[in-house]
Amino acid sequence: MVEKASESKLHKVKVRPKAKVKDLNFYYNSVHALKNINLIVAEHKVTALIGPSGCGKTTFLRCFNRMHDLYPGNRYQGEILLDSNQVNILSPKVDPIEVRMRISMVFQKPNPFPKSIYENVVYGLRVRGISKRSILDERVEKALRNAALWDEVKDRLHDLAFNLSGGQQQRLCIARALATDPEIILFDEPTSALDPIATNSIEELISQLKEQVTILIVTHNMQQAARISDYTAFMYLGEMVEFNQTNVIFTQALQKKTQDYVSGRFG
Ligand SMILES: Nc1ncnc2c1ncn2[C@@H]1O[C@H](COP(=O)(O)OP(=O)(O)OP(=O)(O)O)[C@@H](O)[C@H]1O
Repeated sequence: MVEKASESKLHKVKVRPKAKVKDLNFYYNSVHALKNINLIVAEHKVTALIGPSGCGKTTFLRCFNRMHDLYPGNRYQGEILLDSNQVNILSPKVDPIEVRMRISMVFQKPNPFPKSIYENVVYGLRVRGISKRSILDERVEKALRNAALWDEVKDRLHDLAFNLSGGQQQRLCIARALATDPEIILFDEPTSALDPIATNSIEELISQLKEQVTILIVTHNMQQAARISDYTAFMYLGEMVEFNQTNVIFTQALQKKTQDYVSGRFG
């Protein structure tokens, strides 16, 4: 099914939806950080979230895996509907642990657990109660292959993850995120702590991964957004100002604010 984004301020963009964000508001106690956000996240595409510091990109990303539940006083209003079953993942009736199995996150700095490479990858599977060695072995190989790390680590799976380079650690975190077969992976500035070579390999990986999973990425790097994303959403002061195909946002954005931001006039 192909639908149109409904918000009048946004371009009418036809996308195949993986998730629909409807009238989303988010509060850190009295701080109203997200204001009436509407967005359709396109299936098997990369959607970049861009905007100046403090506009709400990370706050928005973290709604998708209920990270805000970890702190008291945070409050969601509105819905994020997953297309697979039309469940509102923000509903208090939905278990956040289950949401995090379906929607994984990769953070700014690689954050492997103080465990072996193998145990990092199987972590989410063990939480799910999977303990059969043959299944775990198979999933480890598959996730590491998909994260383009298998060849580099296949002979040292039981080494401590901290012994890997920064770029390898980030690919390990991607393998860990992939191991539970998520529907969506959230990337929060995944290359900001990496050198250009490691950045390049993560970007290539993200472009390949969209064949199996839907991707939402926060980036400060305009060129990165232009290189790897299919769609771009521009946020400003907690609002979703404009959403469209990435090439449209970068060359013929409708809103003046978007034009000014992508051309580096502020931010
Ligand atoms: N824990 C918190 N408590 C109160 N306000 C917060 C909290 N975290 C973020 N905010 C506020 O919410 C707004 C959005 O912050 P957020 O971190 O989502 O922005 P961002 O666009 O990701 O910024 P950056 O690009 O600098 O990472 C900001 O005004 C910020 O000060």
